[in-house]
Amino acid sequence: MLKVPEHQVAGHIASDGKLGPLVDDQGRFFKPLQGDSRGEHEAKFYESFTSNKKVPDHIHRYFPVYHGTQLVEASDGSGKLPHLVLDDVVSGYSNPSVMDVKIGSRTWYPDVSEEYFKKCIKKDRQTTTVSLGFRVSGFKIFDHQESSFWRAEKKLVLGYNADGARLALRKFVSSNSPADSNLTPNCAFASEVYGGSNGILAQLLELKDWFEIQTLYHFNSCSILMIYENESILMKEGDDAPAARAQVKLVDFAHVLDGNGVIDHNFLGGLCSFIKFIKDILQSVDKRDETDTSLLENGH
Ligand SMILES: O=P(O)(O)O[C@@H]1[C@@H](OP(=O)(O)O)[C@H](OP(=O)(O)O)[C@H](O)[C@H](OP(=O)(O)O)[C@H]1OP(=O)(O)O
Ligand SMILES: Nc1ncnc2c1ncn2[C@@H]1O[C@H](COP(=O)(O)OP(=O)(O)O)[C@@H](O)[C@H]1O
Repeated sequence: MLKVPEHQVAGHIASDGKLGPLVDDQGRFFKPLQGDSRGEHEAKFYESFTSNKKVPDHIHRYFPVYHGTQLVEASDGSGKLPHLVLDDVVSGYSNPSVMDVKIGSRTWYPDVSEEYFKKCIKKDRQTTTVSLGFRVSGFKIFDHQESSFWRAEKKLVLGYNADGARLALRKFVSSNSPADSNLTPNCAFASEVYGGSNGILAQLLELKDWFEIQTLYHFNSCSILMIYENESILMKEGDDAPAARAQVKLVDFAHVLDGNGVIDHNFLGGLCSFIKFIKDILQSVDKRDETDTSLLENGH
């Protein structure tokens, strides 16, 4: 039995009889092929990418595994429709915190219709896409104090300026109540989630190394999903305990173009800018920890 994904944070959502993705209980994510030939385009990308020997294995792991397309009962009640069958990248988590960040300083690309171009550029200017080279599209955090999920309101997220985006990235890794907008995010999970040899920053840097040389694809309007589990950090005891399991995945390939031997500078630039924001948060946390230690050592 397919159901509406509990942890989807952006994009077209299958609620109120609308067309959107579905999940099964075996860890599969079914994304309906979108109209305007976008769906076919995304399926073609997955087929090309999956079999592309020029893409190194350590890069493949940043993409959901693709299992072809399948006709399944669509969420809008319109009968059986073709869906992309992907690994559900959050299925291994019990209470994942998830953020979708759309990368690039533009979401339009050559040869789109005038109408689509206008729609994209309007949204790119209204959000941080143009100014920062990325925009937060949506996120949810598991609030362990309330034992429930807190979801950022879409309208507010799309209205973030640079400070709003920075605050959201801090909030995403904080343990104090996300619902209270008066609280300064404490970044309690920053070192475990963003930092460390397997953390988000290390994964983003690995992706950046590839984007600095890859000329196979141009990832227009594509998102980085960040996923982690905060409960496991809080319960951690000893080295064998489960860690945050922070993961970066790329999603949404409906607008990917052939790279034609040219660097994807739109994605690469946005990725570098995003990395800088994550680095700054880590630095501010390190500085705070150093100050706390020296205060303790000086008997305060
Ligand atoms: O439909 P909208 O206006 O909500 O726009 C969708 C975007 O929602 P947003 O409001 O930016 O969060 C949506 O963005 P997110 O996935 O939510 O970041 C997509 O850009 C979607 O286009 P596509 O599925 O990638 O082709 C966008 O859909 P299209 O309008 O391009 O079909
Ligand atoms: N393979 C996946 N596994 C789990 N969740 C996913 C997967 N792909 C997408 N999602 C969720 O769905 C959202 C929208 O995905 P996306 O491919 O961008 O759809 P759209 O084309 O409608 O914008 C993402 O923000 C994420 O929360």
